[in-house]
Amino acid sequence: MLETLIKANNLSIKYPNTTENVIDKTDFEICDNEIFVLVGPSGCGKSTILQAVAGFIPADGDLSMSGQKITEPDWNRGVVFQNSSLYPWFTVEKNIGFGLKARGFSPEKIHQRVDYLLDIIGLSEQRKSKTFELSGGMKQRVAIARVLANKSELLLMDEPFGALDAFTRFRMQQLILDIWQKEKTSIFMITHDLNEAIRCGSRIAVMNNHDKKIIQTFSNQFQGIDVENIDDFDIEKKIDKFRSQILNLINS
Ligand SMILES: Nc1ncnc2c1ncn2[C@@H]1O[C@H](COP(=O)(O)OP(=O)(O)OP(=O)(O)O)[C@@H](O)[C@H]1O
Repeated sequence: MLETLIKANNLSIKYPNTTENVIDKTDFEICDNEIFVLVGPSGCGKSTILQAVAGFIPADGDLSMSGQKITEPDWNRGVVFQNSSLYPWFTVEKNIGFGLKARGFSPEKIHQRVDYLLDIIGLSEQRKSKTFELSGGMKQRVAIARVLANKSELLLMDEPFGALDAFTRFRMQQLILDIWQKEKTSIFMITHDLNEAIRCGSRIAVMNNHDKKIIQTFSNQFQGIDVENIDDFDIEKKIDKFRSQILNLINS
């Protein structure tokens, strides 16, 4: 049984300029060392939940990480957005090591960690490039490494591959699965793409357009499978069924 890392109980969220709750009394848990994927229609409140977990916006109800109430952003929860802004005038390696430098780590420690991460994201050769010289997929890899550099316990990713082409997106999904296994990190990821959810998620949580909460969470037996290229007819049928089940809930 995995341990609970994030626990949300009766969580409600309102923005200063909204009269009604955007999220209304939702409950969920994110376990240690899982990839928890949240799917749902546009505008249902996925990013709002992620931002509350990050500590960017306040929420009513209970929201805690390892038993400690979340009240503000923390190094322990690293965030990657769809278009994460890097420091364009810094090199790749400086971008990755920036947070560690700010936290006062020694140059040797920073070098060691940056080397390791450059290798994981496959950008060792580009370490001296400025980030404006990189492709979109490379930039997202740097953004992920920059967050990983901090050894955050939880990686929060809001549509991290939404702006990438299908091929790059596919490779990035594999990268996330590899990182997840190597770094033993926990991940909370939002995606619009059900195939991505099924490929990456340990569990998949679903929202619809009107309940303002997570309505169901599924364990996912297909994690790691390239769901778009299956040569086993039985598995393909099972995945189709699973996908339809999720889609019906999203549209419910
Ligand atoms: N800063 C804000 N102030 C007021 N309302 C907001 C703010 N951010 C989001 N909202 C509203 O909250 C609701 C949920 O938005 P949110 O961005 O969380 O949805 P989402 O499911 O992540 O959407 P998408 O998939 O399109 O990114 C929407 O009605 C949105 O208009």
